[in-house]
Amino acid sequence: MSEKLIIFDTTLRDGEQAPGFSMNVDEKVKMAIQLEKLGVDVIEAGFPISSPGDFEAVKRVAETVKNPAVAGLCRANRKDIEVGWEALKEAKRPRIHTFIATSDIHMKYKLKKDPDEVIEIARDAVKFARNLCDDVEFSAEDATRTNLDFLCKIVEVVIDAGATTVNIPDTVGYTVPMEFEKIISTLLNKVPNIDKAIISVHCHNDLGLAVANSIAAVAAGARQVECTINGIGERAGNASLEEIVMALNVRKDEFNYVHTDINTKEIYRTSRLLTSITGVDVQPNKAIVGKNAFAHEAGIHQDGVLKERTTYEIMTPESVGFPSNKLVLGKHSGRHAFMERLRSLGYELSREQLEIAFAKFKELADKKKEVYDEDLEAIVENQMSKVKEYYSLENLTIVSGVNAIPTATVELLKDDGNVIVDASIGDGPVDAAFKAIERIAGIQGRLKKYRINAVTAGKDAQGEVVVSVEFEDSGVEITGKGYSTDIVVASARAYLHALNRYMSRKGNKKMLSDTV
Ligand SMILES: CC(=O)SCCNC(=O)CCNC(=O)[C@H](O)C(C)(C)COP(=O)(O)OP(=O)(O)OC[C@H]1O[C@@H](n2cnc3c(N)ncnc32)[C@H](O)[C@@H]1OP(=O)(O)O
Ligand SMILES: CC(C)C(=O)C(=O)O
Repeated sequence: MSEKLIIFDTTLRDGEQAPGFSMNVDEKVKMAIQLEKLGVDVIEAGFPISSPGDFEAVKRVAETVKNPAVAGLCRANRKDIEVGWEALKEAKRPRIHTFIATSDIHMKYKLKKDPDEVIEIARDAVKFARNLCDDVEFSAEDATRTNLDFLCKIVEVVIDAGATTVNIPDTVGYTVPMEFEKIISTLLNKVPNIDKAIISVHCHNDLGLAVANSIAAVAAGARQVECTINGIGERAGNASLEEIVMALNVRKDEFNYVHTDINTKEIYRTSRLLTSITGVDVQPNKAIVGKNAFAHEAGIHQDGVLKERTTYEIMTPESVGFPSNKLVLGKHSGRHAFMERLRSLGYELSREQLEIAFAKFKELADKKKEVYDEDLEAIVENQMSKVKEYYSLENLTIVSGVNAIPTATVELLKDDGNVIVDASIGDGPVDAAFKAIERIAGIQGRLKKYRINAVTAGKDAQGEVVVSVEFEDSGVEITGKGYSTDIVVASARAYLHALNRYMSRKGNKKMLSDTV
């Protein structure tokens, strides 16, 4: 039969202990409301004695949420516990969480107490807490570096004193899955009153093993895991809630003996709320919630996903509330994904057009990290509105800067196959480029309008330049468009586009008058 695995979220306590992650009262309340929607069982809202703000935050969270238990952390002393209870007592389901370190290093150097004293402090704290509250959790800080017999002893004592949950923290992220599984099994097998409490684990990620260790503990019989959204927390962070929950979910075949009540569809929203509050984004490759968690750029993967999603996706983005999977077009993409994206943008290209557009796309992808839809539109539109290319841009070199005379050297390929080079100075690099083009073509133009847009986002955005030029005092303004990640190149292309259109028109007129 499947047993409930209690999800204890400590984003608002251990999570905010990391530099740059502290939250004010309103932010904690906002997060707590979302954590309730996510379906966590316990929200550890703070450490009430640590500051008046944290006291207030725990109190407000306690008064606000209805379903989850609300916990507050307290050292193993009466003052901390009294203050903690003051903050928690209005909660529908209050939990006092008290702790003391049990490893030799911590007892000797930090607490300066011998093991027997620590046992008595723990016993007294739990008894005192239990007189105030029915739900008391005890944590043996640095449990994974604690002598195992001593750990068994203190666990027995605190359960006897009334602890309803006993937490076994891997405080410094030191343990490994096989060892942690043994620690939990030993406690379950050796502590005589262990059936009177729930065994919990709280893993840190110093060796990147927090999630693996938590899951190993679940396999051994732990029935509460402490974790945080996005894995935030002290140093390298805590075990990430979304990773634990989705590992158990995706691998139900392996974990059919436990279930959680997490509404996985709220995971992404919760993660985003946290990053918007703290201002700290998750890394793009973060499992489950990172920007790339459901993105595919490699052509072979994209082809696979287009044919059958499960070839490269073990869960759907929708299952965690992620907007959708994404075939990111970049230099590793292939024709299948390229064609599919063009189709979704409403373009149906012939095979020949597709090959040309694909070549242009690869050229652009070599320069840009990601090719956006607007880039594709630019490529296709450029190609579709094709006019005869009397001149095309082969090379453009610009000299400009402070105290430099803007100079452009332009190399144009003529439709007869000749390459012509000329240079010009100008008021700026764009003007110099236009003048050099005019010198080569032998056609004067007057720039009437010039507009530049970033058609895509980011520092590597493609620029779209639109020009309107009157050539040879014809009284007609001809527009031209050019695209490039370099705005001077985009400008030169736009100017050439307008020039070619003008020459096409002139040629057509000539042909017409010749035939009349
Ligand atoms: C593994 C963890 O994540 S534990 C939680 C860690 N989180 C925090 O520390 C954040 C909140 N902390 C704070 O705001 C402050 O540290 C306070 C308010 C709790 C205490 O501040 P101060 O009284 O100035 O003490 P300070 O933090 O400098 O030192 C801690 C004291 O608590 C003692 N102590 C540490 N843990 C415990 C414990 N679990 N039970 C009892 N005493 C403890 C230390 O031995 C030290 O005592 P000493 O002053 O007799 O040497
Ligand atoms: C107080 C306990 C649970 C803790 O945060 C730790 O040991 O890391």
